[in-house]
Amino acid sequence: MLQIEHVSKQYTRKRLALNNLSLHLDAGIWGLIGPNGAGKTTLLRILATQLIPSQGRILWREKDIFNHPYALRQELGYLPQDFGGYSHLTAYEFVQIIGELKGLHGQKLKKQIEELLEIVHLSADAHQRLKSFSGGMLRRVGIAQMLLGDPHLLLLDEPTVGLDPKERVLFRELISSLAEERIVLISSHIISDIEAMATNVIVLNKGQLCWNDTTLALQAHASNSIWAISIDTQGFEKLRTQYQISTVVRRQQQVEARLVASHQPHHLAVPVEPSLEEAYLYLLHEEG
Ligand SMILES: Nc1ncnc2c1ncn2[C@@H]1O[C@H](COP(=O)(O)OP(=O)(O)OP(=O)(O)O)[C@@H](O)[C@H]1O
Repeated sequence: MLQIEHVSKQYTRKRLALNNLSLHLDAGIWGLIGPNGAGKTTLLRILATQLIPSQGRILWREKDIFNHPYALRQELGYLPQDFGGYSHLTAYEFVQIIGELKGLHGQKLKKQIEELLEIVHLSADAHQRLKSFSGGMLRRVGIAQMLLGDPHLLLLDEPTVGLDPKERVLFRELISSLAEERIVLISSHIISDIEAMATNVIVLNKGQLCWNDTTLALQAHASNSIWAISIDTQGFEKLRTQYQISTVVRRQQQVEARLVASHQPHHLAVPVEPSLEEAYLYLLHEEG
């Protein structure tokens, strides 16, 4: 459905924000992860037709998205990192404006707004101004506007920032229920959210693609590279200067830790199944 072919983006002369990126995305939930500055937001903004790449082309249903932006925009739901500037509007008015921009109107639009505000648990606050909303409530308004018009391409930039644990669980359930026949591309630093929702994962580093496969394949790639150890404080301090630590629990004089290493780091260390976060740390470790 979505083909990204040799896409590069250069903002300044210094370096490429995206470097010759090629990807083919079909229906499903895709996690987009990578360190700060890897190019995730740049990629999402290009896919949302907000930014033009310096090189390469992108096809949506085999049509170039920059020659035919409306073909894509009609099927697009985009949740940017923030949508400031609308704080004087109520939640209902904000979603209504976005609906009108998407070409919806009348009873059809009214019904959709009511249904979507209900789905994101904001019906009771529909006529409150956005400036009185918490970070989590604003995120939920963003989700409601994203879903207007039943889009087939959903782009979400850091969607769970500001959500409390209960809202995060609701959000994961909502996104998982949307997956069929849609491409859902979620950029996040919260790898446990990606692990809970996505079946595929794209890893960017310094503008380059360094992984594009299932989450399970990434975890399998890191098997035999994640180790658990229970060791005294002194031994742990020595290990920590040599290896990337993924988790640490201190219990009086003893430390329980998990770490990334391509060989057994200590005779007390035992191999364990990697979490997605640990598999990602291992991939970055391989990338140097
Ligand atoms: N408008 C801009 N002008 C110049 N450079 C930019 C601009 N936007 C982004 N960049 C640079 O492009 C690179 C990629 O930035 P981008 O925001 O896409 O990364 P990211 O992976 O989303 O980062 P983060 O995880 O911190 O949000 C970075 O080096 C950034 O400094």
